[in-house]
Amino acid sequence: MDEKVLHAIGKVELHCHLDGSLSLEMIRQLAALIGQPLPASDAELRQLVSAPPDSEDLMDYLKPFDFIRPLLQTKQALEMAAYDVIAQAAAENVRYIEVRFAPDQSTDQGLSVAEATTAVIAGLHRGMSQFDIIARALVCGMRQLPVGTTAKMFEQTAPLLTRGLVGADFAGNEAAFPPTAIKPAILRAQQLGVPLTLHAGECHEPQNIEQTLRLGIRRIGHATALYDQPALIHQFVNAGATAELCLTSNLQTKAARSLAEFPYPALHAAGAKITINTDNRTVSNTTLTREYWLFGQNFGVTLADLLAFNHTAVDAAFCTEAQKAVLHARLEKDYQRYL
Ligand SMILES: O=c1[nH]cnc2c1ncn2[C@@H]1O[C@H](CO)[C@@H](O)[C@H]1O
Ligand SMILES: [Zn+2]
Repeated sequence: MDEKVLHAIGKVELHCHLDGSLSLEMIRQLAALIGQPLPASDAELRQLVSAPPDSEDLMDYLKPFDFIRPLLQTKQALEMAAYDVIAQAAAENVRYIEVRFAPDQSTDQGLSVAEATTAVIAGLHRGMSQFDIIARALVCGMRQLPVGTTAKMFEQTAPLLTRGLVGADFAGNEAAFPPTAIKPAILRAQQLGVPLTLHAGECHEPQNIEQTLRLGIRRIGHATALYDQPALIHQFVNAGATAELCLTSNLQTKAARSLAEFPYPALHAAGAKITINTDNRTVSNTTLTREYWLFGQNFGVTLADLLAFNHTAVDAAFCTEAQKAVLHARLEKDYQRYL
């Protein structure tokens, strides 16, 4: 597939972390606001904020997030960061994006989780006012936090559900905190009517995917551990679940130790609902265009496949039905001249 075409076609992205997707320029601006010195060269800065090349697992991969965290502690910083991610997505013709972030990681200097979320939404709105894109927010509970803290975060952010927030996720240390460990917080979110997606199957634990399905969750981030689990794939397909695949990230976290451990071919063959995502543009040093290209190179994915995945992403999105109808029509138009 032609890279120029991959850049030009409309895209829908469901799995993108705010803090893992800041441009280097934005990182410099945010660091300047708090007087944090940074390496002068972009190459060195990129190293600081990218997945370590020798990452052995998810927790290694997550190390650069510790560097970003102090930069995202004010309303102004969160607003600027959200705008920055929207600008990047719009520049590669993403038409709809759900940007996720963990409000509890932006309370170190006294912001409330509601203030943090409101600031992110404000940045998304500024982006939408300037670019041809629809952006919505997802709040992430961090698995390693006490479930009571996360439940409270959901209670305090749920009122924003009609104002730009559309759902929630759980991120962080999956190996130590499987779905059963965070179940009370998941149930609280469900009681509050918060649509959920969940990171699962990123640490070679297919049972986490099964547990996620059993909890009634129908969007799964990564779902990598399905690659050699035909029975569970069958269950996944029967449940009508959607996989938020993140190829580059999986190779870095060793969720897939090689392409052979990436679940796309098995999921595709089984007729599973598939979407393609970046996970973290900066930490994974990628773009959605590049992820599409990698699927073409490695798995023979075609433009017609990409159109289908984007329709799937719209179907699984947490926006309104009216917005979905507009997005479906927009995608058809976008792809028409290339197919
Ligand atoms: O692939 C991932 N798996 C699990 N957690 C992640 C991944 N990427 C980012 N985060 C975590 O989500 C938080 C909120 O955005 C980030 O701070 C990071 O710790
Ligand atoms: Zn993720």
